[in-house]
Amino acid sequence: MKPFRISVPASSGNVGPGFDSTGLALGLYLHLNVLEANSLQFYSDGESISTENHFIWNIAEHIAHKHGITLPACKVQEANDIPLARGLGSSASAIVAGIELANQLGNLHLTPEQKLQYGTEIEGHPDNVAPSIYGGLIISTVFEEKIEHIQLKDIDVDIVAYIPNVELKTSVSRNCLPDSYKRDYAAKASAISNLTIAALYSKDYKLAGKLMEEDLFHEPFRSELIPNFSYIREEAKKHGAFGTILSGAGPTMLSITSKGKGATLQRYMSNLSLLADYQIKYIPIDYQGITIQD
Ligand SMILES: Nc1ncnc2c1ncn2[C@@H]1O[C@H](COP(=O)(O)OP(=O)(O)OP(=O)(O)O)[C@@H](O)[C@H]1O
Ligand SMILES: N[C@@H](CCO)C(=O)O
Repeated sequence: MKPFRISVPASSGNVGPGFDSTGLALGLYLHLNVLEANSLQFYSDGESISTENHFIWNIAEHIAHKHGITLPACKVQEANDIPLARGLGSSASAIVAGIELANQLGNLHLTPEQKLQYGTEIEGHPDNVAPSIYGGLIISTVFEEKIEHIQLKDIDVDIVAYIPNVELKTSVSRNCLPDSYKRDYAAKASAISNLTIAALYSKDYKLAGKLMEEDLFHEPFRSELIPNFSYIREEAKKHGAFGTILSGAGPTMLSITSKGKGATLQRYMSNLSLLADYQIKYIPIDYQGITIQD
């Protein structure tokens, strides 16, 4: 077996009002270096870890099982820049990495569409899995057997992420959401979402940023779980952000600002004493999605 490396980008789900259907790939990566070995070995950031009930290995085995094969022994070295349970799609990146691991080890020749199908079945919604596979901004939804998706490239904004020092499990953050919405409310929420995507497509980032902050599907119900929610939004706006949203299920928040202005916004926000224990990062958008290198 020739050694290979799988790299999967992080992602920000929802992008404001695109609840469960819109996601943006971000340039933070989960890498798996895979080498030949006589026994199965898994290392995470240099430390040997058990493969029993290991999230990524379990997914690889699940996919292998679906295709009626057994994966060969190998040594997997994981290096992960994506913080877990912070709203940056760590679980989707790990799922996509597991699917690709099975694909490579088992010579399954999966198409991107099959990977999206499998990833969405496991994650439950496609908004993080799709950008981790394809890169860019992806709008997608599930129709019974099939997932339809459109990729927007060339999003001409800079992204700044505010990552607090606390975890928030997606399952907990989803539990705060209503089970249903009244017709007028849902119509307004979807109008905001539609117009946001149209504004992004038209590169009207001022309008897109304004609308992103008007989400009605999830942010109003989650904001109280998020430390400094209004403060971050207001400070970022004062310093040039078009808009600031919850990334995925939170607790990370994310601003979009003019191309070339991200580093300045990042520096300004990093100097705020209330955000002293945050990681505040200027993160490029990823346009490649999953990559495999020899
Ligand atoms: N590289 C990884 N290795 C093992 N488990 C992982 C890895 N990445 C994520 N996980 C699992 O996924 C959980 C985080 O998933 P969760 O859906 O709660 O948050 P998230 O995917 O980071 O955020 P969001 O879905 O809001 O974007 C972790 O607590 C861990 O159980
Ligand atoms: N659409 C998902 C993203 C996080 O997985 C949510 O908001 O719960």
